[in-house]
Amino acid sequence: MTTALQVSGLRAGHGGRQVLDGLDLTVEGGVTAVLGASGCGKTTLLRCVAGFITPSAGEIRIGGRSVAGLAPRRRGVGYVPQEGALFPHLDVGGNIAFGLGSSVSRAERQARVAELLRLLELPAELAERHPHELSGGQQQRVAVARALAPRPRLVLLDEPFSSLDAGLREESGRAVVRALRTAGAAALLVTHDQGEALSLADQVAVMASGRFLQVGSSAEVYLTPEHPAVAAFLGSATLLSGEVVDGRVESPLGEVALLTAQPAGPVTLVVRAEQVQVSADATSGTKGVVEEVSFFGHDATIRVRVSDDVRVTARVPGTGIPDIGATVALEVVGPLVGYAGDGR
Ligand SMILES: Nc1ncnc2c1ncn2[C@@H]1O[C@H](COP(=O)(O)OP(=O)(O)OP(=O)(O)O)[C@@H](O)[C@H]1O
Repeated sequence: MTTALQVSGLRAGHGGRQVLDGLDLTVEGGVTAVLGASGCGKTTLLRCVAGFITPSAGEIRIGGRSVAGLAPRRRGVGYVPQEGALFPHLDVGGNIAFGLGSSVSRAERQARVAELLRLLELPAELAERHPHELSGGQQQRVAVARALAPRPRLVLLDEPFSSLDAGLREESGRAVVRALRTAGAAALLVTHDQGEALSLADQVAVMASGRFLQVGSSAEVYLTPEHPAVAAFLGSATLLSGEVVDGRVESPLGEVALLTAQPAGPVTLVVRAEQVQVSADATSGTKGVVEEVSFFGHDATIRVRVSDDVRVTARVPGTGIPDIGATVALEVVGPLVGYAGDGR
C-alpha cells in the first residue's frame, strides 16, 4: 500500500512571514494527530496539504505522487474545516452528496448518503434536515461524512471537535475515528487538546514554532519525550533541575533514578504528576506545603511548594485530597526522563 502522505522539508508562510520551518512527516495510514499550541502552524500545514497555500520549499506527496501545482479538488483529499462549515442552504443529504459530482445518478447519491450516515452513526432521517436543525456534534459528523463521500485516501480535520463539550467531544472523536478506519482513509487531525491527540491517534506529531519536536506513537511521545518541551506539553509534568554526581542523580525531591543514564553534571528532570507519591503523614520523603488543588472528579492534581523556587505537581485520587496549607511528603516513583544540561 502506498504511503498516504509524505511531507519533506516543507516551508510556508503568510505574506512573506515564514510559519513552517522545514517539516518532515510520513503518514502511512490511520490517524496522525498534529498537536501544538495556538499559532504554531498546524492549520498552515493542513492548508498546504489541501492545496490552499503554496509552499515556498519542500514537497508534498499524497498517495505516492507529488501534488505540486495540483488544484485542491484534484488532490483526492477530504477537508473538514474548523466548525464544519456546512452549506446552510442545503439539507444534510445535499451537503454529504456535494462532492460526488454530476455524473453520479440520483439513486447512487441517495445510497451513498444513507451509507455515510450509517458510517457516522447518524439516524437516516437526518438526511432531510438542514444544518441549523442539528446539534453541534451532529454537524461535525455530517462534515466528516461530506469529506468522506468521494472516497478520499486522506482526510484533513482541523480541530473538528473543539466547539463541543468534553463528553460529546470524546464520543464524537471515537465515532469519527471508527468511520475513518471503516472507510480506509488516513487522517491528519489538527488539535491542541493533548488528551484527544493521545487517545485517538496512531501517531502524534508534536509541533512548536513551525517545527516538529517529535513524531511517534502516543506511548512514545508521552513516555519517552525527546525534548523537554514535548514533556511539558503532554500531560501534567514538572521540570526540575538535578545533578548527576558519581552515577547518582540528585534532585529537589531527593535521589531519583533515570530512564536513560546521563553524563555527570546538570540534568533536566521530567517529573510526571502520576510519578509523585503523596503521603499525608509527612514522615518520609521530601516535605512540602499544598498551595493549589485542581479537582477533576476521578482524581485531582495538587501543586506543592517544596522550596522558594521549586513547586511540584502531583496527581492524587479524588477521595484522598489534602487541604490547601497541609504539609505532605513527596516521593518519586519509578525512573524519570532526564536531559543532560539545564535546558528548562
Ligand atoms: N491568512 C493569514 N495571514 C497572515 N498570517 C496568518 C494567516 N493565517 C495564519 N497566520 C499566522 O500564521 C501563524 C500560524 O497560524 P496557524 O493558523 O497555522 O496556527 P495554528 O497552530 O493552527 O493555530 P490555532 O491552534 O490557533 O488554530 C500565526 O502566527 C498566525 O497569526
